[in-house]
Amino acid sequence: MRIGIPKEIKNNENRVAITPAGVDAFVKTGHQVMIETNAGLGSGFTDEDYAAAGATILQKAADVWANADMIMKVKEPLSSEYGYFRDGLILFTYLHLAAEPELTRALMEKGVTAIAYETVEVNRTLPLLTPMSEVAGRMATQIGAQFLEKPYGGKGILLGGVPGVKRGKVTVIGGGIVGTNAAKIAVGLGAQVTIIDLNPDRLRQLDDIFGSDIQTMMSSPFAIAEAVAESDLVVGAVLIPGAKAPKLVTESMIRSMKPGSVVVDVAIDQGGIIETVDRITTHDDPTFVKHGVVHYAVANMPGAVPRTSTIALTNVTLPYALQIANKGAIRAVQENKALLQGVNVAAGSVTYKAVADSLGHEYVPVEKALEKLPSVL
Ligand SMILES: NC(=O)C1=CN([C@@H]2O[C@H](COP(=O)(O)OP(=O)(O)OC[C@H]3O[C@@H](n4cnc5c(N)ncnc54)[C@H](O)[C@@H]3O)[C@@H](O)[C@H]2O)C=CC1
Ligand SMILES: CC(=O)C(=O)O
Repeated sequence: MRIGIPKEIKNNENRVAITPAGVDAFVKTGHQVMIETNAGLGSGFTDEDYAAAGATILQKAADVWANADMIMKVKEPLSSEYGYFRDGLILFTYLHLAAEPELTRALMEKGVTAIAYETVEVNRTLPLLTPMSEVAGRMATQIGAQFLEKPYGGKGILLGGVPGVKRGKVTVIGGGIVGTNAAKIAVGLGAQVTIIDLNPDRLRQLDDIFGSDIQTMMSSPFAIAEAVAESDLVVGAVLIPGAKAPKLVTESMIRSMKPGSVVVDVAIDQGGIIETVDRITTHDDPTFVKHGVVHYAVANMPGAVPRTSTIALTNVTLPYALQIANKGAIRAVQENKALLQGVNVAAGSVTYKAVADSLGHEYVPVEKALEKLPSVL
Protein backbone atom coordinates (compact mmCIF):
# COMPACT_ATOMS: atom_id res chain seq x y z
CA MET A 1 0.00 0.00 0.00
CA ARG A 2 1.08 3.60 -0.61
CA ILE A 3 0.91 5.59 2.64
CA GLY A 4 0.87 9.40 2.50
CA ILE A 5 1.85 11.70 5.37
CA PRO A 6 1.02 15.37 4.77
CA LYS A 7 2.40 18.16 6.95
CA GLU A 8 -0.16 19.25 9.55
CA ILE A 9 -1.61 22.69 8.81
CA LYS A 10 -3.68 23.45 11.92
CA ASN A 11 -2.50 26.44 13.98
CA ASN A 12 0.70 25.52 15.83
CA GLU A 13 0.23 21.84 15.10
CA ASN A 14 3.78 20.55 15.16
CA ARG A 15 3.00 16.86 15.49
CA VAL A 16 3.38 14.48 12.55
CA ALA A 17 1.60 11.17 11.95
CA ILE A 18 4.72 9.01 11.66
CA THR A 19 8.27 8.78 13.00
CA PRO A 20 11.25 7.45 11.02
CA ALA A 21 10.84 4.21 12.99
CA GLY A 22 7.28 3.97 11.66
CA VAL A 23 8.50 4.50 8.09
CA ASP A 24 11.03 1.71 8.63
CA ALA A 25 8.25 -0.64 9.80
CA PHE A 26 6.11 0.09 6.74
CA VAL A 27 8.99 -0.21 4.28
CA LYS A 28 10.22 -3.48 5.81
CA THR A 29 6.75 -4.98 5.29
CA GLY A 30 6.73 -4.01 1.62
CA HIS A 31 4.85 -0.70 1.66
CA GLN A 32 5.73 2.69 0.24
CA VAL A 33 5.69 5.85 2.37
CA MET A 34 5.47 9.34 0.90
CA ILE A 35 5.94 12.26 3.26
CA GLU A 36 5.58 15.98 2.60
CA THR A 37 8.81 17.90 2.96
CA ASN A 38 9.45 19.24 6.47
CA ALA A 39 6.39 17.42 7.86
CA GLY A 40 8.41 16.16 10.82
CA LEU A 41 10.54 19.22 11.54
CA GLY A 42 8.30 20.51 14.34
CA SER A 43 8.77 17.18 16.11
CA GLY A 44 12.51 17.14 15.53
CA PHE A 45 12.55 14.70 12.56
CA THR A 46 14.22 15.92 9.35
CA ASP A 47 13.58 14.91 5.73
CA GLU A 48 16.98 13.17 5.85
CA ASP A 49 15.82 11.06 8.82
CA TYR A 50 12.74 9.95 6.87
CA ALA A 51 14.64 9.37 3.63
CA ALA A 52 17.20 7.24 5.49
CA ALA A 53 14.33 5.10 6.80
CA GLY A 54 13.08 4.59 3.23
CA ALA A 55 10.43 7.29 2.71
CA THR A 56 10.02 9.33 -0.45
CA ILE A 57 9.98 13.06 0.26
CA LEU A 58 7.42 15.01 -1.80
CA GLN A 59 7.44 18.79 -2.11
CA LYS A 60 3.69 19.37 -2.31
CA ALA A 61 0.81 18.27 -0.07
CA ALA A 62 -1.36 17.80 -3.18
CA ASP A 63 1.05 15.11 -4.48
CA VAL A 64 1.05 13.28 -1.15
CA TRP A 65 -2.77 13.16 -1.09
CA ALA A 66 -3.09 12.29 -4.80
CA ASN A 67 -0.61 9.38 -4.76
CA ALA A 68 -1.58 7.71 -1.49
CA ASP A 69 -4.01 4.84 -0.87
CA MET A 70 -4.07 5.75 2.82
CA ILE A 71 -3.46 9.18 4.33
CA MET A 72 -2.28 9.20 7.93
CA LYS A 73 -2.63 12.47 9.78
CA VAL A 74 -2.79 13.80 13.32
CA LYS A 75 -5.63 16.32 13.21
CA GLU A 76 -8.84 16.39 11.21
CA PRO A 77 -8.47 17.79 7.67
CA LEU A 78 -9.20 21.52 7.42
CA SER A 79 -11.52 22.90 4.71
CA SER A 80 -8.55 23.71 2.44
CA GLU A 81 -7.80 19.97 2.39
CA TYR A 82 -11.32 18.76 1.51
CA GLY A 83 -10.50 19.19 -2.19
CA TYR A 84 -7.98 16.32 -1.87
CA PHE A 85 -10.67 13.82 -0.86
CA ARG A 86 -11.54 11.19 -3.45
CA ASP A 87 -13.47 7.99 -3.82
CA GLY A 88 -11.60 5.03 -2.31
CA LEU A 89 -9.17 7.07 -0.20
CA ILE A 90 -8.55 5.70 3.31
CA LEU A 91 -8.10 8.41 5.98
CA PHE A 92 -6.67 7.42 9.38
CA THR A 93 -6.50 10.33 11.86
CA TYR A 94 -8.27 12.14 14.73
CA LEU A 95 -11.62 13.31 13.35
CA HIS A 96 -13.97 14.31 16.23
CA LEU A 97 -16.79 14.43 13.67
CA ALA A 98 -19.59 15.21 16.15
CA ALA A 99 -18.14 18.73 16.24
CA GLU A 100 -17.40 18.81 12.46
CA PRO A 101 -20.60 18.73 10.36
CA GLU A 102 -18.98 20.14 7.19
CA LEU A 103 -16.05 17.74 7.31
CA THR A 104 -18.46 14.83 7.81
CA ARG A 105 -20.48 15.87 4.77
CA ALA A 106 -17.31 16.24 2.64
CA LEU A 107 -16.10 12.75 3.63
CA MET A 108 -19.53 11.29 2.81
CA GLU A 109 -19.86 13.08 -0.53
CA LYS A 110 -16.37 12.10 -1.67
CA GLY A 111 -16.63 8.43 -0.65
CA VAL A 112 -13.67 8.48 1.77
CA THR A 113 -13.27 5.59 4.22
CA ALA A 114 -12.57 7.56 7.40
CA ILE A 115 -11.19 5.74 10.43
CA ALA A 116 -11.02 7.93 13.54
CA TYR A 117 -8.27 7.34 16.08
CA GLU A 118 -10.54 8.50 18.89
CA THR A 119 -13.21 5.81 18.45
CA VAL A 120 -10.94 2.75 18.05
CA GLU A 121 -12.03 0.81 21.13
CA VAL A 122 -10.58 -2.12 23.10
CA ASN A 123 -12.42 -3.42 26.18
CA ARG A 124 -14.16 -0.05 26.64
CA THR A 125 -10.88 1.86 26.46
CA LEU A 126 -9.76 4.17 23.64
CA PRO A 127 -6.11 3.20 23.06
CA LEU A 128 -5.45 5.74 20.29
CA LEU A 129 -6.85 8.62 22.36
CA THR A 130 -5.19 7.66 25.64
CA PRO A 131 -1.65 9.03 25.11
CA MET A 132 -2.89 12.40 23.87
CA SER A 133 -5.34 12.57 26.77
CA GLU A 134 -2.43 11.91 29.10
CA VAL A 135 -0.54 14.81 27.53
CA ALA A 136 -3.54 17.18 27.45
CA GLY A 137 -4.55 16.33 31.01
CA ARG A 138 -1.10 17.09 32.36
CA MET A 139 -0.94 20.27 30.28
CA ALA A 140 -4.40 21.43 31.45
CA THR A 141 -3.24 21.99 35.01
CA GLN A 142 0.11 23.42 33.93
CA ILE A 143 -1.68 25.88 31.60
CA GLY A 144 -4.38 26.67 34.17
CA ALA A 145 -1.71 27.46 36.75
CA GLN A 146 -0.01 29.82 34.32
CA PHE A 147 -3.21 31.69 33.41
CA LEU A 148 -3.98 32.15 37.11
CA GLU A 149 -0.92 34.39 37.23
CA LYS A 150 -1.74 38.11 37.16
CA PRO A 151 0.25 38.98 34.00
CA TYR A 152 -1.78 36.32 32.13
CA GLY A 153 -5.16 37.74 33.25
CA GLY A 154 -5.63 35.49 36.28
CA LYS A 155 -6.53 36.36 39.85
CA GLY A 156 -2.90 36.10 40.91
CA ILE A 157 -2.75 32.96 42.99
CA LEU A 158 -0.26 30.12 43.26
CA LEU A 159 -2.15 26.81 43.17
CA GLY A 160 0.02 25.25 45.87
CA GLY A 161 -0.13 28.29 48.16
CA VAL A 162 2.76 28.79 50.60
CA PRO A 163 2.98 28.24 54.35
CA GLY A 164 0.43 30.55 55.95
CA VAL A 165 -1.55 31.08 52.72
CA LYS A 166 -4.44 28.93 51.44
CA ARG A 167 -3.93 26.53 48.56
CA GLY A 168 -5.88 27.00 45.30
CA LYS A 169 -8.94 24.91 44.40
CA VAL A 170 -9.04 22.81 41.25
CA THR A 171 -12.19 21.04 40.03
CA VAL A 172 -11.81 18.39 37.35
CA ILE A 173 -15.07 17.37 35.65
CA GLY A 174 -14.67 13.90 34.12
CA GLY A 175 -12.33 11.48 35.87
CA GLY A 176 -11.05 9.52 32.86
CA ILE A 177 -7.60 9.79 31.31
CA VAL A 178 -7.52 13.60 30.92
CA GLY A 179 -9.08 14.09 34.35
CA THR A 180 -6.75 11.70 36.16
CA ASN A 181 -3.67 13.28 34.60
CA ALA A 182 -4.90 16.82 35.32
CA ALA A 183 -5.50 15.77 38.93
CA LYS A 184 -2.06 14.16 39.20
CA ILE A 185 -0.34 17.43 38.32
CA ALA A 186 -2.72 19.49 40.50
CA VAL A 187 -2.05 17.23 43.50
CA GLY A 188 1.67 17.44 42.72
CA LEU A 189 1.47 21.24 42.81
CA GLY A 190 -0.23 21.05 46.19
CA ALA A 191 -3.70 22.26 45.14
CA GLN A 192 -6.99 21.22 46.74
CA VAL A 193 -8.48 18.91 44.11
CA THR A 194 -12.04 17.70 43.47
CA ILE A 195 -12.84 15.17 40.73
CA ILE A 196 -16.44 14.82 39.53
CA ASP A 197 -17.56 11.81 37.49
CA LEU A 198 -20.82 10.08 36.62
CA ASN A 199 -19.49 6.57 37.04
CA PRO A 200 -19.39 5.34 40.67
CA ASP A 201 -16.86 2.60 39.82
CA ARG A 202 -14.54 5.23 38.37
CA LEU A 203 -14.94 7.36 41.50
CA ARG A 204 -13.95 4.32 43.59
CA GLN A 205 -10.86 3.73 41.43
CA LEU A 206 -9.90 7.42 41.77
CA ASP A 207 -10.32 7.19 45.50
CA ASP A 208 -8.00 4.16 45.51
CA ILE A 209 -5.43 5.94 43.32
CA PHE A 210 -5.33 9.29 45.11
CA GLY A 211 -6.58 8.47 48.63
CA SER A 212 -7.10 11.56 50.74
CA ASP A 213 -5.22 13.80 48.27
CA ILE A 214 -8.49 14.43 46.41
CA GLN A 215 -12.20 14.79 46.98
CA THR A 216 -14.50 12.78 44.69
CA MET A 217 -18.07 13.79 43.83
CA MET A 218 -20.88 12.17 41.88
CA SER A 219 -21.76 14.27 38.85
CA SER A 220 -24.99 16.26 39.01
CA PRO A 221 -25.86 19.83 38.05
CA PHE A 222 -26.03 20.64 41.77
CA ALA A 223 -22.58 19.21 42.58
CA ILE A 224 -20.99 20.85 39.54
CA ALA A 225 -22.52 24.27 40.39
CA GLU A 226 -21.26 24.05 43.96
CA ALA A 227 -17.73 22.99 42.99
CA VAL A 228 -17.36 25.44 40.10
CA ALA A 229 -18.41 28.44 42.22
CA GLU A 230 -15.60 27.72 44.70
CA SER A 231 -12.90 26.87 42.16
CA ASP A 232 -9.89 28.82 40.99
CA LEU A 233 -9.39 26.40 38.09
CA VAL A 234 -11.93 24.14 36.37
CA VAL A 235 -10.83 21.47 33.89
CA GLY A 236 -13.45 20.08 31.44
CA ALA A 237 -12.56 16.42 30.81
CA VAL A 238 -15.82 14.60 30.00
CA LEU A 239 -16.21 12.25 27.06
CA ILE A 240 -19.12 10.30 25.69
CA PRO A 241 -17.26 8.46 22.87
CA GLY A 242 -18.07 9.86 19.45
CA ALA A 243 -20.84 12.15 20.72
CA LYS A 244 -21.01 15.88 21.16
CA ALA A 245 -19.94 16.77 24.70
CA PRO A 246 -22.76 17.67 27.12
CA LYS A 247 -22.83 21.31 28.35
CA LEU A 248 -22.37 20.58 32.05
CA VAL A 249 -20.99 23.98 33.15
CA THR A 250 -23.65 26.59 32.44
CA GLU A 251 -23.25 30.32 31.92
CA SER A 252 -24.71 31.02 35.37
CA MET A 253 -22.10 28.70 36.93
CA ILE A 254 -19.36 30.67 35.15
CA ARG A 255 -20.89 33.93 36.45
CA SER A 256 -20.66 32.49 39.97
CA MET A 257 -16.84 32.16 39.72
CA LYS A 258 -14.58 34.88 41.10
CA PRO A 259 -12.99 37.22 38.50
CA GLY A 260 -9.62 35.97 37.34
CA SER A 261 -10.56 32.30 37.74
CA VAL A 262 -9.62 30.00 34.85
CA VAL A 263 -11.47 27.28 32.91
CA VAL A 264 -9.63 24.87 30.60
CA ASP A 265 -12.16 23.00 28.41
CA VAL A 266 -10.07 20.07 27.19
CA ALA A 267 -13.22 18.41 25.80
CA ILE A 268 -13.52 21.24 23.24
CA ASP A 269 -12.56 18.82 20.46
CA GLN A 270 -15.97 17.18 20.99
CA GLY A 271 -17.71 20.57 21.31
CA GLY A 272 -16.75 21.32 24.94
CA ILE A 273 -18.60 21.02 28.26
CA ILE A 274 -18.58 24.72 29.18
CA GLU A 275 -21.52 26.73 27.84
CA THR A 276 -19.59 30.00 27.62
CA VAL A 277 -16.92 28.42 25.41
CA ASP A 278 -18.48 29.47 22.11
CA ARG A 279 -15.34 29.09 20.00
CA ILE A 280 -12.25 26.95 19.63
CA THR A 281 -9.09 28.90 20.44
CA THR A 282 -5.57 28.37 19.09
CA HIS A 283 -2.09 28.19 20.55
CA ASP A 284 -1.46 31.63 18.99
CA ASP A 285 -4.39 33.19 20.86
CA PRO A 286 -5.40 30.57 23.43
CA THR A 287 -7.75 32.45 25.78
CA PHE A 288 -10.65 34.86 25.97
CA VAL A 289 -12.36 36.38 29.00
CA LYS A 290 -16.08 36.09 29.68
CA HIS A 291 -17.79 37.20 32.90
CA GLY A 292 -14.30 37.92 34.25
CA VAL A 293 -13.23 34.26 33.85
CA VAL A 294 -10.28 33.30 31.63
CA HIS A 295 -11.40 30.63 29.11
CA TYR A 296 -8.88 28.30 27.38
CA ALA A 297 -10.25 26.09 24.58
CA VAL A 298 -7.44 24.83 22.36
CA ALA A 299 -8.47 21.67 20.49
CA ASN A 300 -4.93 20.46 19.78
CA MET A 301 -3.22 20.97 23.10
CA PRO A 302 -0.60 18.20 22.56
CA GLY A 303 0.51 20.07 19.42
CA ALA A 304 2.43 22.40 21.73
CA VAL A 305 4.66 19.57 22.99
CA PRO A 306 5.15 17.82 19.64
CA ARG A 307 8.25 15.78 20.36
CA THR A 308 6.64 13.99 23.30
CA SER A 309 3.26 13.80 21.59
CA THR A 310 4.38 12.55 18.17
CA ILE A 311 6.31 9.68 19.71
CA ALA A 312 3.48 8.83 22.14
CA LEU A 313 0.85 8.95 19.37
CA THR A 314 2.75 6.92 16.79
CA ASN A 315 3.60 4.27 19.41
CA VAL A 316 -0.10 3.41 19.47
CA THR A 317 -1.28 4.16 15.92
CA LEU A 318 1.43 2.24 14.05
CA PRO A 319 0.25 -1.32 14.85
CA TYR A 320 -3.23 -0.48 13.54
CA ALA A 321 -1.89 1.35 10.48
CA LEU A 322 0.24 -1.69 9.64
CA GLN A 323 -2.82 -3.93 9.83
CA ILE A 324 -4.66 -1.65 7.37
CA ALA A 325 -1.66 -1.58 5.05
CA ASN A 326 -1.07 -5.34 5.20
CA LYS A 327 -4.66 -6.49 4.80
CA GLY A 328 -6.40 -3.55 3.13
CA ALA A 329 -8.98 -1.48 5.02
CA ILE A 330 -11.91 -3.86 4.56
CA ARG A 331 -10.24 -7.05 5.80
CA ALA A 332 -8.37 -5.17 8.54
CA VAL A 333 -11.56 -3.79 10.07
CA GLN A 334 -13.45 -7.05 9.56
CA GLU A 335 -10.76 -8.97 11.43
CA ASN A 336 -10.17 -6.45 14.20
CA LYS A 337 -13.22 -5.31 16.16
CA ALA A 338 -11.26 -2.41 17.70
CA LEU A 339 -10.50 -1.01 14.26
CA LEU A 340 -14.07 -1.67 13.10
CA GLN A 341 -15.26 0.71 15.80
CA GLY A 342 -12.93 3.36 14.40
CA VAL A 343 -14.79 3.53 11.09
CA ASN A 344 -16.85 6.74 11.22
CA VAL A 345 -17.65 7.21 7.52
CA ALA A 346 -17.66 4.60 4.73
CA ALA A 347 -19.30 4.33 1.31
CA GLY A 348 -21.01 7.71 1.75
CA SER A 349 -22.64 6.88 5.10
CA VAL A 350 -21.98 7.69 8.75
CA THR A 351 -21.12 4.39 10.38
CA TYR A 352 -20.61 5.48 14.00
CA LYS A 353 -23.90 5.83 15.83
CA ALA A 354 -23.01 8.65 18.24
CA VAL A 355 -21.70 10.75 15.33
CA ALA A 356 -24.82 10.07 13.24
CA ASP A 357 -27.08 10.96 16.19
CA SER A 358 -25.13 14.13 17.04
CA LEU A 359 -25.26 15.41 13.45
CA GLY A 360 -28.71 14.14 12.46
CA HIS A 361 -27.46 11.72 9.79
CA GLU A 362 -28.85 8.27 9.14
CA TYR A 363 -26.73 5.64 10.93
CA VAL A 364 -25.57 2.75 8.74
CA PRO A 365 -23.75 -0.12 10.52
CA VAL A 366 -20.16 -0.45 9.29
CA GLU A 367 -20.64 -4.04 8.11
CA LYS A 368 -23.49 -2.92 5.86
CA ALA A 369 -21.59 0.08 4.47
CA LEU A 370 -18.52 -2.08 3.76
CA GLU A 371 -20.58 -4.33 1.47
CA LYS A 372 -20.84 -1.37 -0.91
CA LEU A 373 -17.06 -0.85 -1.12
CA PRO A 374 -14.88 -2.47 -3.79
CA SER A 375 -12.96 -5.39 -2.25
CA VAL A 376 -9.60 -3.88 -3.30
CA LEU A 377 -9.74 -1.35 -0.44
N1 LIG B 1 -8.15 19.58 23.57
C1 LIG B 1 -7.23 18.64 23.30
O1 LIG B 1 -6.15 18.93 22.78
C2 LIG B 1 -7.49 17.22 23.67
C3 LIG B 1 -8.75 16.84 24.01
N2 LIG B 1 -9.01 15.57 24.43
C4 LIG B 1 -10.40 15.31 24.78
O2 LIG B 1 -10.60 15.26 26.18
C5 LIG B 1 -11.85 14.60 26.43
C6 LIG B 1 -11.69 13.58 27.55
O3 LIG B 1 -10.92 12.48 27.07
P1 LIG B 1 -10.53 11.22 27.98
O4 LIG B 1 -10.17 11.65 29.34
O5 LIG B 1 -9.55 10.43 27.19
O6 LIG B 1 -11.90 10.43 28.05
P2 LIG B 1 -12.25 9.24 29.07
O7 LIG B 1 -13.29 8.43 28.38
O8 LIG B 1 -11.03 8.59 29.57
O9 LIG B 1 -12.91 10.02 30.30
C7 LIG B 1 -14.14 10.66 30.22
C8 LIG B 1 -14.78 10.62 31.59
O10 LIG B 1 -15.97 11.43 31.55
C9 LIG B 1 -16.88 10.81 32.44
N3 LIG B 1 -18.22 11.35 32.22
C10 LIG B 1 -19.11 11.07 31.23
N4 LIG B 1 -20.22 11.80 31.43
C11 LIG B 1 -20.02 12.55 32.53
C12 LIG B 1 -20.81 13.51 33.22
N5 LIG B 1 -22.05 13.84 32.82
N6 LIG B 1 -20.29 14.09 34.33
C13 LIG B 1 -19.04 13.79 34.76
N7 LIG B 1 -18.25 12.88 34.14
C14 LIG B 1 -18.75 12.28 33.03
C15 LIG B 1 -16.74 9.32 32.13
O11 LIG B 1 -17.30 8.53 33.16
C16 LIG B 1 -15.23 9.20 32.00
O12 LIG B 1 -14.63 8.84 33.25
C17 LIG B 1 -12.26 14.01 25.08
O13 LIG B 1 -13.19 14.85 24.44
C18 LIG B 1 -10.96 13.98 24.31
O14 LIG B 1 -11.14 13.95 22.91
C19 LIG B 1 -8.03 14.62 24.53
C20 LIG B 1 -6.74 14.94 24.17
C21 LIG B 1 -6.38 16.26 23.65
C1 LIG C 1 -7.07 14.03 20.79
C2 LIG C 1 -6.79 15.14 19.90
O1 LIG C 1 -7.66 15.59 19.19
C3 LIG C 1 -5.47 15.72 19.86
O2 LIG C 1 -4.53 15.14 20.44
O3 LIG C 1 -5.28 16.77 19.23
